[in-house]
Amino acid sequence: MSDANDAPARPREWILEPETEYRFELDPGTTFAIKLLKGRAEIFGAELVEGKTYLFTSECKAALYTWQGCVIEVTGTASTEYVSEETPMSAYANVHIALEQMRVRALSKARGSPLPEPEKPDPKLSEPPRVLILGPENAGKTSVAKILANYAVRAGQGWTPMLVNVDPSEGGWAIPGALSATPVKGALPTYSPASPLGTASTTAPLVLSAHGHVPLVYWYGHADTKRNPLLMDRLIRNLGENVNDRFDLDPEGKAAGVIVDTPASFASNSSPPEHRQKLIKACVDAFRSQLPRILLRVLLEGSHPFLVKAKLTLAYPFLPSFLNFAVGWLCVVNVILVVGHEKLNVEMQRAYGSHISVVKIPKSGGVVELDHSYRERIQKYQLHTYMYGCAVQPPPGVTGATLGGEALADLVLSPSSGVIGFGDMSIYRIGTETMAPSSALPVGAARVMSEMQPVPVNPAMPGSALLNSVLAVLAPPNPDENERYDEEVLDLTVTSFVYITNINMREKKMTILSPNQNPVAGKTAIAGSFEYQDL
Ligand SMILES: Nc1ncnc2c1ncn2[C@@H]1O[C@H](COP(=O)(O)OP(=O)(O)OP(=O)(O)O)[C@@H](O)[C@H]1O
Repeated sequence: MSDANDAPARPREWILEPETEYRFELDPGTTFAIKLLKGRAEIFGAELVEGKTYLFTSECKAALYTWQGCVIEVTGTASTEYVSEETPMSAYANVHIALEQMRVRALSKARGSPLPEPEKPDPKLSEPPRVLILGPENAGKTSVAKILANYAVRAGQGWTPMLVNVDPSEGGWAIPGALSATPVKGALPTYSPASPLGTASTTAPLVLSAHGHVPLVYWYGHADTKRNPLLMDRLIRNLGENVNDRFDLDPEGKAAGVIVDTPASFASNSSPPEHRQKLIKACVDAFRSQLPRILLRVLLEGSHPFLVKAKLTLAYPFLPSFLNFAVGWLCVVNVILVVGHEKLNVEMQRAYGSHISVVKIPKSGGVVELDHSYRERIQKYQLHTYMYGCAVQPPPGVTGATLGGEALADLVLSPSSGVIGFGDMSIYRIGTETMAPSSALPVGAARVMSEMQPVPVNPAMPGSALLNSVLAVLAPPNPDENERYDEEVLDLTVTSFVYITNINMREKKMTILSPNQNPVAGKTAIAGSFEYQDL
């Protein structure tokens, strides 16, 4: 990608007063450069280094904020650029300070040290912060999540907050359709909406793995949470399960807490209220200790795959006292941040206010209204970036620039293309493609196929719709046959994604584009509704 005009672009200087921000939006195909000449500045909480040039691409929209004032130099063409003196950054910083106090207390408690203040604090404030961010479309939820994670990392206490992204339209560190979580060890840069939460470890030179995140990924496979809410619910709980397992081994990571970024459908009036409430509840429940959760599901639903795994014995006689105990554990998310939505704030106060701190925070006036076609383009960039990385030409005349702090060459990837037989990989879809939600069925009608049923897909069958499909390749199932269960593929994490770029019906073979040369033969994969075609 390069700017149409190859003559060196003239750099422009902006002098920013304290507590102001420079906002910019890029058109398709343009690259933009910002250099901090003097002072201190940050982009969604990630500090810029003075004298270093940062590039932005793929229709990036962002803001550079300064607490003390600064001078920046920008090169390239932005479709919109202006400075705003009205920002909600002080409110966000106050939230960060409150979360920081919770972290410090939680760590003191975990280490058995005296709590920082002499008076007995509210026990809720000695818990690690487990923050759920809710808000309607284009409220700035992801930006708030990034700011809070970046501030925690910058606090200098060695925190590694767990950032969880359950917005399948955004894709987090993977591709759209994925739900992911990662402990944030370094600043999350902003440079392209194709990598909204910074760079994940890739197949590029090893040097990158020092900065890239290694996320835990589950595959939902669709952009819309309403498409299969049961699956969403289960994957959110699986993520929570894994995060809690990790916390059991890492008390300091646990003290740093969890920040969960949610999709707009959790808050939008266009979603049925029961859909929203169920998924919010799944998030609220998910991030807590594992044993009470398993027991609770066993007792309330009568079955759970982990029952098979753990071979738990039911303790029905103890139900009443257990439920009391479980209610205590249900308060697992302990802070709900509602971004700029009065009605949702009231709704959350009513539902959770008695045991969770529900806080309304202002929406930034800078948040851009992203329309449907923009989101579709970003998803395409993301699918392309996953395989090929991010090849960017700096604006003419700009040298020595970095992309989110990485050298440009380190973000260019070389996928591998290989041919496998139809039977070499077990491919599934979850439920059926054309399935309407259960709530849309006539009263009394039962669904023949469960929304959670893994359905094998045979590439040889006409109408398999696998050409150009994006597949999530899963971690191996349990090697012990006795521990297996029907829906096990739903609970397996994703190891990589591959795209089917060609199907040869005559030879019963398909061409697979893969980020590395690891063989996919013998693996299990799930298809969703995303397709990839070269840009
Ligand atoms: N202060 C700001 N100035 C300029 N752009 C901003 C600002 N805050 C956020 N943005 C941009 O606005 C867009 C939407 O913001 P963001 O993704 O944080 O919102 P969201 O509520 O998470 O969106 P979604 O509707 O996908 O849930 C993004 O491109 C983001 O980079």
